Amino acid sequence: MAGKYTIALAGNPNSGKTTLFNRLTGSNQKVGNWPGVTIEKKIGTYVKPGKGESKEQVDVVDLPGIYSLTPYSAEEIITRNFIVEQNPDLVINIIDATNLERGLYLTFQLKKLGCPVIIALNMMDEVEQNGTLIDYEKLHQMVGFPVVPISAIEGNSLSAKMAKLMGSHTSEAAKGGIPKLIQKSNEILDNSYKNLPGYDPSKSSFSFDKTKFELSQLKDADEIDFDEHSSEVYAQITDIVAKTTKQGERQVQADRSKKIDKFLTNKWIGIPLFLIIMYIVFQLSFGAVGSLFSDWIDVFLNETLAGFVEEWFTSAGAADWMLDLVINGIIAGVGGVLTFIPQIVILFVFLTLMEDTGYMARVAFIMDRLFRKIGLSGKSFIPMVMGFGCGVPGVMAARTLDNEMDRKTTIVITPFMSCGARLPIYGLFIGAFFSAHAGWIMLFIYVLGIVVAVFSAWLLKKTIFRGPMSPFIMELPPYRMPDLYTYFKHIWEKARGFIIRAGTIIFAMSIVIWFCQGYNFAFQAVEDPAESIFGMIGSVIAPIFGPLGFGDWRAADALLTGFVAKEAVVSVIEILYTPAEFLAMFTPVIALSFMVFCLLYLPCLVAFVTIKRELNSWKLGLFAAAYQTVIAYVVAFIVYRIALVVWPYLSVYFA
Ligand SMILES: Nc1nc2c(ncn2[C@@H]2O[C@H](COP(=O)(O)OP(=O)(O)OP(=O)(O)O)[C@@H](O)[C@H]2O)c(=O)[nH]1
Ligand SMILES: [Mg+2]
Repeated sequence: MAGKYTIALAGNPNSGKTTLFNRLTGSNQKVGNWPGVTIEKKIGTYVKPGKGESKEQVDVVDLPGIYSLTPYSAEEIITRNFIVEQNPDLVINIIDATNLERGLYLTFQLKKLGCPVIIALNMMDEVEQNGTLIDYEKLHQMVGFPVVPISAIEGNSLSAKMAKLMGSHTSEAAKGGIPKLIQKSNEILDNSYKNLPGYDPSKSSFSFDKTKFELSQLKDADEIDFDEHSSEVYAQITDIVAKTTKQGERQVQADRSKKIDKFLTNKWIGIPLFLIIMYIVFQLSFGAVGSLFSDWIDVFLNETLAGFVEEWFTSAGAADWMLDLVINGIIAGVGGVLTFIPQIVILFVFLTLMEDTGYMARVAFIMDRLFRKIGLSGKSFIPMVMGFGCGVPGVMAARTLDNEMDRKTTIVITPFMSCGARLPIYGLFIGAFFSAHAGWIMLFIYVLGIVVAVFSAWLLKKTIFRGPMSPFIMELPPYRMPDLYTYFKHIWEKARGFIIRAGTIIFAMSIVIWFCQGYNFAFQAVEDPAESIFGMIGSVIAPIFGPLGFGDWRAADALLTGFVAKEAVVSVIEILYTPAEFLAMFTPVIALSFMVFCLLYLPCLVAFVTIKRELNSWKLGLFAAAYQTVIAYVVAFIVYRIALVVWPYLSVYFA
């Protein structure tokens, strides 16, 4: 590690560790309003403000949430091992102050372990709204660790407050200057308490030396029975909470959440409301608004930029093939993908909002009723929701499931959730065939993904991943306004990631695609693209897709290339088809069948590697890929056949 000291953030799930981590280190790790968002340790660098010598680098480590040091699931073990094996110089124990009682159990275990701890009492803004008073001084004395009230979403003042504390503790501790450390902590804590409601100046000066706070050596974790005497610890905690907090009259977040949940998680209207919300979101992102911006980008790339390049190349006397490569290869391939930035950004503006407010956790809760019927826990829905962004973190999020069979099942079904990289494919076909009804088609695609996932879960749990059912223990967080800083940063990162992919992997692939459709295996330019490398390969595979309506060599190549990156499907289509050929090949019905196949067939290379790794078996990894592809084929076939019959009636409406 690069920094001088290492500080670990540890605490219960959903207590705000990652929010604090992002603020301190300027990182952009995923934050969400449900337990179990972080599943891997993340290291960031925090530079303690100051001049010259006093400017120090500190490594801050964000860890998955835990309730105790006797962990169950894979990601909890990461946290435990980091704390007991890596001996961080300081552990910042983040506690959700609205739920002090639950948070303190871990604190007592950290104390048992003997590591240096500062308690960051987070969510103080909510505590204040409720009118709850906490006696920090007493809490500090009863627990034995310094207590710093914070709001991780607070911004700059927060960073300064934490900086002082972290800085003083780590550097002083390293110098062995315990007395100085104590004095300094006192000053800082006094100052930070002064501004809080309920602060009593007559009691202001407390000192660390009275408590037993000291930076003792870590004990050997293997020799500690952490849960020994746990009922006494619980009694002690209850006592501490009773003596240090005075519950406010109001329960703002809880009451508000209860009111909202009367509707949103209602047994009858919960699912219909979810569908309506999704429809509106899709209509907004893929309907008129998104396509307006898309058209601008399209005109800019394919007319302004392409025109400029053509003029420039011609006047510079560039070879024909170069002009062709740039315009029909790179601009068509990369541009075809970039055009859909607006749709993707708008969609993620809403999806992230749904995650951050706590609504997605509710959807998991609603889904639990359904999932339980098929023997899977609603907890599986959280990785699936993450799969809407990208299958890779989605598949990894399955680690939060401690039931092995549930975890494996979830890994195999998560790629059925439509990921961000597939969006350009839908954008392309919706733009061409369904522009007035984007919302319906997108809803159909997404819901179909969920339905296939649920069906697959049922099938897998009945057959190869048979196992006992585990209860759903996810706690519903209160509804929260998203932290705007993290929110916008997240959206920006999504857009940036998409542009970077277009500029790197899709750029490279566009050149390869252009080559494969213009040259044969002897590397000679061909007149007829059907004789090109792609023509040869594509026409061998194409007949397989005949029954699905798109038995065309170009479509086959698009699907093949999509294994490297899903956006490349769009690049291939843009490069290989002229607009006239495209319209001659695809009809709305075939387009639908093609979209369904793209939704379900084997995910991209990175996702495949992740699935294989998480399943820890080549056999299961390959099984998953084969299963996904077979399912894609069967479902696309069914959709195609039904659509052929139904479309004549629907087309009146969709025209
Ligand atoms: N009101 C309020 N909300 C906060 C505060 N800190 C964090 N949050 C919100 O609490 C939720 C959880 O935050 P995270 O940072 O993801 O929590 P975490 O501890 O990393 O959670 P896991 O990774 O699941 O263990 C998010 O919706 C945050 O916006 C705070 O001080 N006040
Ligand atoms: Mg986190």
